[in-house]
Amino acid sequence: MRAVVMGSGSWGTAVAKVLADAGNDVVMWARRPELAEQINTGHVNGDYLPGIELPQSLRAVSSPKEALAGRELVVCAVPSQSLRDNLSQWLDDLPPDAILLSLAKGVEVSSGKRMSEVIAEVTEFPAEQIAVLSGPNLAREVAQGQPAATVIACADEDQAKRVQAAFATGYFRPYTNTDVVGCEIGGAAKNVIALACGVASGLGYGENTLATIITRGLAETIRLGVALGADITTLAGLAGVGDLVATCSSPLSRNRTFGARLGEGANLDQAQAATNGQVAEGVKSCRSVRALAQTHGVEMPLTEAVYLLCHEGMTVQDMVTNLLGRSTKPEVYGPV
Ligand SMILES: NC(=O)C1=CN([C@@H]2O[C@H](COP(=O)(O)OP(=O)(O)OC[C@H]3O[C@@H](n4cnc5c(N)ncnc54)[C@H](OP(=O)(O)O)[C@@H]3O)[C@@H](O)[C@H]2O)C=CC1
Ligand SMILES: O=C(CO)COP(=O)(O)O
Repeated sequence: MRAVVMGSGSWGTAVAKVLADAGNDVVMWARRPELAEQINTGHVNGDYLPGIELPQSLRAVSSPKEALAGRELVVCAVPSQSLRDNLSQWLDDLPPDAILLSLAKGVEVSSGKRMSEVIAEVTEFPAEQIAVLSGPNLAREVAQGQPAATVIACADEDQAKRVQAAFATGYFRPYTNTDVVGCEIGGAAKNVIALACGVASGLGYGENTLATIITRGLAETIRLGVALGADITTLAGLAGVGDLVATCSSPLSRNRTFGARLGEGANLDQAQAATNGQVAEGVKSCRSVRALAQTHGVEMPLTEAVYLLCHEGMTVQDMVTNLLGRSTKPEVYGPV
């Protein structure tokens, strides 16, 4: 396919590499001309993936118009809170028949919308031209060519298969799914839960605590997903459990790292600095995921705790005390 990756951060760059390795004609859009120049001449993105050699065929441009011209697949690789603004700027240059593929794992704070909903609202593209990619995909590992799998979700299965074919390489295995809601909720919620895991790690807690947060994080993610119409089996898959485990366990995760710094005693500004200018989506999405849960009458205690920590000044010690002080209940309750 003729593909463009709109955004040259860590995941956008890794995805562009996968697409190029899979034999597609790929161009990247970098908003800073100097980064485009570095990718074109040095075949490296030193800002986000230092030490990773990019394919010679991969080129970058800083003009969105030039990047989008004639592209069949438009990969949206910008943070979830800026996607609406970015899309508005690209709107006049989007090829009308292109598939728009979202990589972002978040829920828009201003509207409570998922990324595919934001894309549909801004572009007015039909659902069969909007897809999402989500799974256990830490950018650096994928860029190194380590084996991994992912999910391409689109309401139209044939379109999902087209994108799947474009992504299949010897190290990256895409599966299809028509459950867009499940994939998006899995991706957004796991960032919040990873932040909580980071806090636990920063406080010095071990594997029992981590496993407890992952498992109870999955339970609340399933409650929200099902309330929004997701298929529970999606959340048991790569875009649910898979991504939750990878992100909650890895020191490469920006969300986990952010939480770990808080657990070690850093304030919010210091924790932000530890992500090296990269986005930790859970910090903002804890607010919108919590709001979605409230709207749908779903209990999400871990998400609530992360929200209070990041936005209401709660201390990490009070976070732990409050979570463990909640009333006791059966393991399985709610709509599932
Ligand atoms: N990194 C990972 O391992 C994975 C990330 N994701 C998801 O992919 C999405 C993108 O993440 P990732 O590439 O890692 O993010 P980064 O923070 O690494 O990069 C963000 C990219 O977006 C660009 N950008 C364009 N417009 C804006 C804007 N208005 N505000 C901020 N940045 C802008 C940045 O440009 P500039 O460099 O000029 O700032 C940069 O190229 C996120 O939702 C993330 O959750 C999903 C799977 C894996
Ligand atoms: O989504 C990711 C892995 O699948 C990356 O997680 P972070 O954004 O926390 O680095």
